[in-house]
Amino acid sequence: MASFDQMDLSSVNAFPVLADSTISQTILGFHSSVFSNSVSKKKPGKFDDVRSNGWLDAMQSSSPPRKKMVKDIAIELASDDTDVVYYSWMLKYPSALKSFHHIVNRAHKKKIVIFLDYDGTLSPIVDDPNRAFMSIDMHTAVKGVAKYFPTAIISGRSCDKVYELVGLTEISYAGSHGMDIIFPAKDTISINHTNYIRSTHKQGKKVNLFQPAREFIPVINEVFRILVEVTKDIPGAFVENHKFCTSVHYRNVDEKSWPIIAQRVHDVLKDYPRLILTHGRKVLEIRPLIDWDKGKAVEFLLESLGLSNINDVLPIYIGDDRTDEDAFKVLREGNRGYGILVSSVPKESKAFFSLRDTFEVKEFLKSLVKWKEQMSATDK
Ligand SMILES: O=P(O)(O)OC[C@H]1O[C@H](O[C@H]2O[C@H](CO)[C@@H](O)[C@H](O)[C@H]2O)[C@H](O)[C@@H](O)[C@@H]1O
Repeated sequence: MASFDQMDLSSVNAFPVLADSTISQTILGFHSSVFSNSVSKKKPGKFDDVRSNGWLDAMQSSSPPRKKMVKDIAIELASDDTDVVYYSWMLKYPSALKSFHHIVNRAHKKKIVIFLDYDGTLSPIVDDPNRAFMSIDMHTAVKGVAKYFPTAIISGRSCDKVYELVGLTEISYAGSHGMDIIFPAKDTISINHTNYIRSTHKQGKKVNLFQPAREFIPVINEVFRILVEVTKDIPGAFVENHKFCTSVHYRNVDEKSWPIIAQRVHDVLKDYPRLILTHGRKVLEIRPLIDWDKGKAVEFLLESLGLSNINDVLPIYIGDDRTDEDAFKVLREGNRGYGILVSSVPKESKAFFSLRDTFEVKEFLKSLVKWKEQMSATDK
């Protein structure tokens, strides 16, 4: 990996098309700096754009169905079938819990570094994004891990929001899909770039900030305001501003209105060619068209924390979403470490291992803490 001095940070501002991303993305029209009149509230039935560009298909497949309650024999059989498919899938993506010894054996004499996605990984997916809290047990597990291993949370949410939800000062955070990085200050770091700032955190601690999409803050604010306006009459629609990206949630929108919300977002974004749309779990994510993602954030953090030597370091990244695939890819392709996909349904992934849900994530983190404590005790 290149050092910071060697890293081509200028490319960050050159607006290249995101290369080889596994994320479904759409590059959109031309900018109009004013609150655009072209954002018409189209009548239902006129949704050709979002049908032909695949947005609707992506929306329909954007989140696994919640597990059915087993109420009668017919459903029980269906559920057994689902399990057979899941267990077959696990031959390719073995359980990280069952493979725990394999994982820690690979970490022999190496420093484990932990990267954690937030929604769907540390907190279960819930209807209200403002109520996606970690359980007390999960909080204890993350705190435990952070005590022994360098740890970072990498999320689509804003850094401030993730910090508010996690509340640990000893770890690093990368919000807005890696475009808002905050990590503990170290005197040894020398990054000479306008997007790098040394700052003082709310808690009074010195920190480093790296924000490769800083110049997009005004345009994200503008688009956020427009999206709030054009979706306000759609019951259940909810728009979030993450500072460097913005999200339009449709989890609580009647499925009949999905074409309406998709078309409205599409019409807004036609005017912003420097923004792209990606699909998350029942959410449309609008972000800057820059060559930066969660994978780049992982590389950046490893470098900046002095943990980029693959002979000494084993990074482990746990995540559930399409955006986490960029990080899995970085770890797999560099043969650097392990991606662990959190999923209760079979999915193609660049991860090596799987965990079924947030409960298993917590068990895995607790196992790491226990293993480290046992190792430290035997070393004495
Ligand atoms: O990268 P992540 O930490 O996984 O963040 C991705 C998005 O997570 C949040 O939305 C998702 O979780 C919500 C709460 O469970 C759920 O209601 C929503 O449907 C999911 O898409 C967050 O609100 C988004 O802004 C993030 O981009």
